[in-house]
Amino acid sequence: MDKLVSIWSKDQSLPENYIFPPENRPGKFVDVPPSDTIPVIDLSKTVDNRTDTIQQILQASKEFGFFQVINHGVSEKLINDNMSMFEELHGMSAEDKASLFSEYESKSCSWLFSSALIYDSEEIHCWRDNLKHPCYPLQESMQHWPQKPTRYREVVGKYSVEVNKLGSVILELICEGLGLESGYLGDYKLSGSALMSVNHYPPCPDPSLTLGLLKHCDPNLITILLQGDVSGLQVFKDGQWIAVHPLPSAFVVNLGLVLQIISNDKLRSVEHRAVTNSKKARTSAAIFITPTSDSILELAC
Ligand SMILES: O=C(O)CCC(=O)C(=O)O
Ligand SMILES: [Fe+2]
Repeated sequence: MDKLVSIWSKDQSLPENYIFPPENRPGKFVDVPPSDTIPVIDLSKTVDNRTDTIQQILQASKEFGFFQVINHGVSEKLINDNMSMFEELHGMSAEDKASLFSEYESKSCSWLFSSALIYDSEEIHCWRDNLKHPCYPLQESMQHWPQKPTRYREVVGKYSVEVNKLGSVILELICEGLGLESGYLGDYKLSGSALMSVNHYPPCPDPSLTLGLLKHCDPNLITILLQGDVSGLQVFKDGQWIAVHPLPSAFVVNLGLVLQIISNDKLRSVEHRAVTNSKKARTSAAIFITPTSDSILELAC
């Protein structure tokens, strides 16, 4: 249980095995002001002007590999209920979290509650706890989800359906923008599975020395992230880190390496990381839309 940061971190100084080497530390860049340069795309305008929405998505995908979507059709209530559920999950008692943790350790389930997949082999750990489980196809996935908090399956089940639908809509728009036949990206193999990843970054005694998540590109097709109202996501653009401004009820969308590869580098998968802060816990939830493991990737355009 000493692997779950939330269990022991309160009122502690930063342990040495959470201090990153100088080249990986955020240092003074932990506090870059939130940027409004990452495009915000209003999906309700797709109805009247599909071509314009497609252009905006493609432009953002080429320039930043990131954009935010608003008026996307997922209700504010469902989003708020889910954020509360994710916070409740990570806020459970040490005892309840210990039972989730050891269920995974016994390898009897298809989900994972931990700080990292490779905790035992990494020298320095990230300042986060994380729950991961498949969330598409729903029926096959849900029966293996944690049973605590009690309404987790019901609430997160509805959310997974809606967000995976939104993912298909965005993939269809990208598909059209790339001149691919309809359904190319949304076909059952390329977007045939999805993984829910719920991050929790407890308040950190020294955010300049550590990270919630190291810089990385997502290896999937596309990611749809709910980042709540606490800033922490940073994107690497033109040699600098820029913070993605939290917008209420928006989703942050970023392109994974699969899209960069099949679009022959027309679209970009861009490095990003999560920084921590000393005052507030931050919770974020990503849905990674992922090809099934037997997909064969090829240049599509
Ligand atoms: O917590 C965040 O904002 C970033 C999450 C992320 O990049 C990921 O889970 O791949
Ligand atoms: Fe990511």
